[in-house]
Formats: sequence, C-alpha cells, structure tokens
Amino acid sequence: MEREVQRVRQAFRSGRSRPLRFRLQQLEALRRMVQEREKDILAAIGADLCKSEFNAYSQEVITVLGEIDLMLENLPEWVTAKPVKKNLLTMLDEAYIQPEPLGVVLIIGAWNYPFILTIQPLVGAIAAGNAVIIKPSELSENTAKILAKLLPQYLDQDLYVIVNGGVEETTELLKQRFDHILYTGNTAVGKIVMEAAAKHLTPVTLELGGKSPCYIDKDCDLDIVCRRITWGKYMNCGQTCIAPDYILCEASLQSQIVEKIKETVKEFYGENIKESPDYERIINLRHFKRILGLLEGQEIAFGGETDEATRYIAPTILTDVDPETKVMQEEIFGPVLPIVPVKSVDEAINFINEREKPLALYIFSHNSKLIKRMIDETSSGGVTGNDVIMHFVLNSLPFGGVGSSGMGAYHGKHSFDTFSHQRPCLLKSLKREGANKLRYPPNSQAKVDWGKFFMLKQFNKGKLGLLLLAFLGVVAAVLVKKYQAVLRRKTLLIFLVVHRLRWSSKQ
Ligand SMILES: NC(=O)c1ccc[n+]([C@@H]2O[C@H](COP(=O)([O-])OP(=O)(O)OC[C@H]3O[C@@H](n4cnc5c(N)ncnc54)[C@H](O)[C@@H]3O)[C@@H](O)[C@H]2O)c1
Ligand SMILES: CCCCCCCCCCCCCCCC=O
Repeated sequence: MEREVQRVRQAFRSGRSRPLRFRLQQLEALRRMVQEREKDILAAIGADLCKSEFNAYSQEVITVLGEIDLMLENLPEWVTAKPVKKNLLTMLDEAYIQPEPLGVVLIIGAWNYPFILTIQPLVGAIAAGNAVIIKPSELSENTAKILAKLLPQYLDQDLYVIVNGGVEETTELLKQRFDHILYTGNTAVGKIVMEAAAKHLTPVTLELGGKSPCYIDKDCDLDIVCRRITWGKYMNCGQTCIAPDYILCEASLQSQIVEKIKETVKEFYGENIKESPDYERIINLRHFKRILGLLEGQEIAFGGETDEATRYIAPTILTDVDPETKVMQEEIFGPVLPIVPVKSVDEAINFINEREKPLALYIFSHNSKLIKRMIDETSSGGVTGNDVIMHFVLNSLPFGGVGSSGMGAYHGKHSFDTFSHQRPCLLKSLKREGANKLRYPPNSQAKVDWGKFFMLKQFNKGKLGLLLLAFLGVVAAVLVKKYQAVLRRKTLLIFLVVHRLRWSSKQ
C-alpha cells in the first residue's frame, strides 16, 4: 500500500495534474467513461442493490453527469486567482488568493449509492488538481469491480488509482499520509478515519449518517406530503443517508398518514411490491437481520412482510413509537418508518435538539414562518422544506453533516473548495524601501501613529475620497510627466501626508 501511495504522490509531484487543460481533459474523459460504459455501470449498481436501470441512472448517474458539466463550465473561472481588497500599506502591491491543489486525496466510498458516492467526490478532487486514491465499499462489490476496470481505461493511471478491499486494506491505507481524506459511511468508522488522519494532521471531510427527522404540521396537504415522504423513505429500500428516518406529528394525524402512505405505496410499487422493478433489496444478511431486530416489540401499522432469501423488507410504518425503543436509538437505514407523536411544534423542536445533530431535517407545512422557525431553532446538516432528499441534488448547496452527522461538505463549487487550499499571495516590489522603515526598529510613538494610519484606516472610496483621488491623480500625472520618477514618489508622499492629516484630525 505504501508503494501505491508513493507512486500516486510521485505522479502528483510531476505537476501534471495542475494545468487547467489537463483537469478539463480528465473530466471530459470521465464523462466519456460514464456515457460509453453506461450499461456496464448500471448493471453493476443493479447487481449490488437489485436496482432497475432507470433507478440507477436517475439516482446516481444524472447527478454525476451534471457535476462534471458544472465543473467543465466553471473551472476556468474557479482556478483563476482572485484579487483581494488592499489597505494603504499594500496599495501598490499585488494581493490575491490563488486556489491550489492539496496533493494526494483519499476517497472512501459507501455501498448504498456506490457510484455517486465515489465518483462525485472524485470529480471535485480532479477539478481542484489533486491526485486521488479511491476506495469503494467492498459491500457493493460489483460497482467496486467495474470502477477498478473502467477508471484506468479513461483516466491517468498514475494520478487516479483505485484500491479495492475491505477493512484490512482500508486500515492499511489509512496508515499512509494523505493531504485530505473524504470518507462516507457510518459514524463509528468515521471516528477511526479521523483518528488515523490526525496522526498525519490530515484534514478530513466526514460524510456520516444519523436519524433525520421529518416534522409534519397540521397545516399542510397530507396527500402531497405523504407522496413525497413515500418516495424519499422507500427509495433504495430506505438505504439512503438522508432518508426521512422518522416522523414527528400530532397523534391525530397518524392514522391519516398511514392510510395515505399505504395508498401511495400501492400507486408506486403496485399490488405486489416484490415484483416491482422500482423496489430494491437490503444489501446483505447482516443489515437485513439488523433491521428486523428494530421491529421487535413495535406496533406495525402497515407492511412488516419480509423474505430472508431475497433480503426483502416491505415498506413498513410503525405508529405510537416510544422514543426509548431500539428503532429510535439508531439510524434505521431500511424501509421502516416510525411515527412518534408530539403535542406541538415546540415539543418537536425539543425532541430534535435533545438528540445528536441529524444529517437532514424535513419540515412540512403551509406555514412558511413555522418552517423558518424550526430552521432557526434546530441544527442539521441540511434542510428541505416541504419535500425530502432534494437538497442533495442542487449542487449549488454544500452537502454535508454537522456534529455527529459529519464535518465539511462537497458538491459543485463546494467540492472544488474542499479539495483546494486557498493560498493567500502578497507580491511586493523590492523598491519603496523608505516606507518599510516604519516597521523596522527602533520603534517610536511617531511610527506607531503612522502604523495606525496605514493599517487601520480603511481606504474609503466614497464620493469625497474619489474626488480627492481624481484631483490628486491629475496633479500627479502632470507632475510625473514633467519630473518623472523623482516626483512620482513625492506625489505619493504628499497624497499620504494629506490623507494622514485628515485622518489624524478625525481621531
Ligand atoms: N453523509 C453521506 O453522504 C452518507 C452517504 C451514504 C451513507 N452514509 C452513512 O453511512 C452509513 C452506511 O454506510 P456503511 O458505514 O454501512 O458503509 P460501508 O460498510 O460501505 O463503509 C464505508 C466505508 O468504510 C470502510 N470501512 C468499513 N469498516 C472500516 C474500518 N473498520 N476501518 C476502516 N474503514 C472501514 C469500508 O470499506 C467502506 O469503504 C449510514 O450511517 C449512512 O447514513 C452517509
Ligand atoms: C428522473 C427524475 C430524476 C429525479 C432525480 C432524483 C434524484 C435522487 C437522488 C438521490 C440520491 C441520494 C443520494 C444520497 C446519498 C446518501 O445516501
């Protein structure tokens, strides 16, 4: 593993990942890979999660293609140095922020959306000019295999390397030094990743999970609310990091919610859900048994049918759920939807705030003030009001968690920033040494006063300031033309003295 990482680091040191043209060319190659090998990619995702081609394409591929297009369109602007405001002390210097690649990035992906959760971070890391090691999840083995086959056919083979394997390989990888790690997966492993990264002072982006609450206000259109929740909860058989984990609502709404979700499930997946090409399966037996364990002792209001051989769990709703029971203690990550009755929005807010900060929060109401109030009085990685999941898809929004649901964020420009160092650059001339005497010893009250003037005075471009500047500019131009270099310095001095006198008189 050490040699593999060394090889990637050497490729990064060659500098070839940095030029804009190279980055664009690699991103275009990645887009070509997705387009030309679409069938293989969809088949692999399908084999891992029992997912239809349509679902694999709309849930994983569209967003990746959109992300690549966004980068191709905006990268020329994003890589450009951005000039910054200057003060009097630096007004003749060049000051700007130059984004630079971090170096070698490690991306550790999860199995539940095995394509998008590795490729979308990869797009950002390439765009920012890094070399990358990608470690897909071993649980989604078909997608891991197809990525290992395809990526080297399209991308630079030394800069972008895929390492497949399980805990042992990942543990070995994590011993190596990286310049950034983006990990997606559960919170317990997130801590392992962060501990390993700390040994090298490597910054991390942790895309973790949690229990994302969904509050339904009395004042809403329950038909529409239940359609949207049914879509987001049972998509990918509930194995979505930002799926609504549980519902908070007044007790009186429960039976209507159950009825409406039941109707929608029938509309979406038909009479025989097992036959529906749109309904996925649980990834493995361990997770299947874990989810069944969460149902123990619960009142099942809808669903509950299971089939171990195919790892099928029907869309399920639990009502009157006691917050102390197991299903409310851990992230469900399966098609089970508990409803916890609350008496008011205040109780819902307290309920959310007494628990770990979730990855997502969903609020349904006609009352936009109530939605804003819940946003103001709670914390979560992200929020969608009157819908679920969709904040993930808008790549102008940063995607990430807060507290135990993660740290850092990516998507779109936020990915570019995550994988870049914003390097501050101040370029001075070796001339004008006179002005520097101010900061050289010996110090004095006069120097401190001048220092205050130069450092604290904001260069106000108000009307008066501009007029004065224009006037001085004309005077300076005339004088400079006449006496060239000597007077150029004197004019600047006069300008500064006038300014300083005005400033001092205001103090
Ligand atoms: N925030 C997000 O974007 C996001 C997306 C998907 C999933 N998730 C969260 O991830 C969780 C489900 O994923 P998972 O954790 O089951 O995925 P997983 O089992 O695929 O693990 C994720 C990655 O961690 C690696 N890994 C596992 N154990 C490890 C160990 N002991 N040491 C080092 N590396 C190890 C795996 O090889 C894999 O690449 C849920 O909590 C879900 O909410 C979050
Ligand atoms: C055909 C219409 C397109 C609809 C787009 C809907 C996209 C849903 C994307 C869901 C991706 C969720 C990824 C969540 C990652 C965490 O698990």
